[in-house]
Amino acid sequence: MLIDSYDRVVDYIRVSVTERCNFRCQYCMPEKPFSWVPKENLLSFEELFEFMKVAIDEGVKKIRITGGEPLLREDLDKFIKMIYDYAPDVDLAMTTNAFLLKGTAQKLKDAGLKRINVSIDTLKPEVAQAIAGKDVLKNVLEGVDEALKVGLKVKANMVPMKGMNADEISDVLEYCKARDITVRFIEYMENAYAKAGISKLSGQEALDELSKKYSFVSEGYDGASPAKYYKMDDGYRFGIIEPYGDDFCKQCNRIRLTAEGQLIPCLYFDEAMSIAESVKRGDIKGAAAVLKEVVRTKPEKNRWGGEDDEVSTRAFYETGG
Ligand SMILES: Nc1nc2c(ncn2[C@@H]2O[C@H](COP(=O)(O)OP(=O)(O)OP(=O)(O)O)[C@@H](O)[C@H]2O)c(=O)[nH]1
Ligand SMILES: C[S@@+](CC[C@H](N)C(=O)[O-])C[C@H]1O[C@@H](n2cnc3c(N)ncnc32)[C@H](O)[C@@H]1O
Ligand code: SF4
Ligand code: SF4
Repeated sequence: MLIDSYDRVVDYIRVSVTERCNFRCQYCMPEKPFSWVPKENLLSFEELFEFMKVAIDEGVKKIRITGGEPLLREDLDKFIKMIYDYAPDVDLAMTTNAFLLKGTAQKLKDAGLKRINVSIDTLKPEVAQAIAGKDVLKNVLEGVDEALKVGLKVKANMVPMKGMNADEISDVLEYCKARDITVRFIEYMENAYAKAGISKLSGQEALDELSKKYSFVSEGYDGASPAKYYKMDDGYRFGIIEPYGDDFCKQCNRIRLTAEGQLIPCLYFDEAMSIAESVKRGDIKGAAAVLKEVVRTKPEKNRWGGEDDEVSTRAFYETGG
């Protein structure tokens, strides 16, 4: 079992399989980065899988594939199948923009993927175009339909921005409720890569807005998730994620792996250790040692929103969110 120095059990790993993306979301990657990580620096799926085995053997029970846009990486279904065949009980999930999901959902489900979290920021084509930099809505919604059809469990993530899509939170909630999709409203996090001048709708503002229309009660955090959940009168649950907060850090269970093999102990901290050399050498013991060291150095909590009001210096598309 992986236990950090604050007695938290680390059993969740988020794996970014690429930093590339087919969207240019204003809050994440409004411009194409000056350079991508060269393809030869990416860990192959075989190398990543060697590390997944190490992590699973050490007690990891939840693996989330993310990016960039994970569906851009060829043969993703084969990677998922490798993990599934090794450990079918692992909670195997993916976070995606859904643009390519219509043609891939069945293959991913057959390979062993259990659930997906999809970014649904708007239901208006022109707003989707403004946020993502291209006309994406039709594909996204068809992707969601297909995922539901093939039996994947779906959650939705929305980042509400004032003057952009914030007026749509109840429409997105209704869309999700009608499909039994749990929606989480994520407070926009300032970061060095996002477009300047974005005005976030805070978690509290989202709750105030929703309370004009619905009545709901707080259910608090669900396990180790940073989402606080709320239950409406008809039983439907939605979530609010305030990533700047830190009261969820005391139950933090996660670490992150970038596509190049940097193992990151906390979303906030710049420190990371590479597993690339070990896995490329087939040095399983070495990879396990890096994993344990990263867990050991996991910080107690982030320091955003503190006195210094620090801003994230890591790109979301690099860490996978
Ligand atoms: N501060 C902080 N925010 C996080 C962390 N993990 C996820 N988030 C926020 O939650 C957003 C959505 O995360 P998802 O990729 O959907 O994953 P998840 O919330 O773990 O998903 P579930 O397993 O379905 O609960 C991220 O983009 C972040 O904004 C974390 O460890 N710390
Ligand atoms: C980096 S994306 C990667 C996966 C996939 N491309 C997607 O968009 O779902 C993962 C999550 O990060 C969130 N995200 C990206 N930039 C953010 C920001 N500045 N503030 C809050 N959430 C952000 C997205 O909304 C998404 O839910
Ligand atoms: S949030 Fe996801 S879809 Fe949007 S630019 Fe970032 S990685 Fe791409
Ligand atoms: S900010 Fe760091 S410590 Fe807090 S929940 Fe996220 S990864 Fe865990």
